[in-house]
Amino acid sequence: MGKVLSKVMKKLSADGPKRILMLGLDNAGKTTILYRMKRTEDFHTVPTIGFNVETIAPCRGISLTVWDVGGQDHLRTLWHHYFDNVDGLVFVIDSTDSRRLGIARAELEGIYQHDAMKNVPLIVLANKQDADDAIPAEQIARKLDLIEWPDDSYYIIPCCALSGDGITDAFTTLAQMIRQQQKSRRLGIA
Ligand SMILES: Nc1nc2c(ncn2[C@@H]2O[C@H](COP(=O)(O)OP(=O)(O)OP(=O)(O)O)[C@@H](O)[C@H]2O)c(=O)[nH]1
Ligand SMILES: [Mg+2]
Repeated sequence: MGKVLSKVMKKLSADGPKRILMLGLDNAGKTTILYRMKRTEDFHTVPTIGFNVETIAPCRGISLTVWDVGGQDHLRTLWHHYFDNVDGLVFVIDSTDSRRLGIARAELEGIYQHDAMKNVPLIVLANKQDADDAIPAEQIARKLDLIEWPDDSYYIIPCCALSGDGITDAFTTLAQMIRQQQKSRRLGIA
């Protein structure tokens, strides 16, 4: 496993940073995740108007340029401007926001209707798992209809942006998915 991972890392760093898009409804925790990954001390987020972009290294040898785009209702219509040349998508869910899971599902489905986003590897982050009323990740997967998606096209990962639990693993997993897809493409099997 260690050997495989180190090979993956070498190849990823050789190709330069991968372009990652991070989307999700407003208040899901996207910007908190971004700055937690940057290990920024004492940051306070405000609702994002436009985007934040940072290059992160979830572990040695992996470099990802992450675009965090504002998720408010009127800003979601602008998401498609970010869809070109995306290597991987992180879709963030506020696990305490049961009322808007249906809207999140529709937005996620809408993203994959765009040709440029078809087949882009997906990580769904079930964020805010520290909250008492957080919905477990498996239940979120069902509500998002992820059960209908091909098994190897996504992972859903529970996390807490405040503590950082689950986040590094999520970006590392996404990097591996991207590498695997690129390898399959080179071999002509994807
Ligand atoms: N309890 C808890 N609160 C969190 C967590 N992650 C983020 N938050 C809080 O959720 C609120 C919104 O976080 P943001 O990171 O600004 O959300 P966003 O997805 O970037 O929102 P937009 O920029 O409007 O799209 C903030 O008050 C965060 O402190 C978490 O894991 N647990
Ligand atoms: Mg934000």
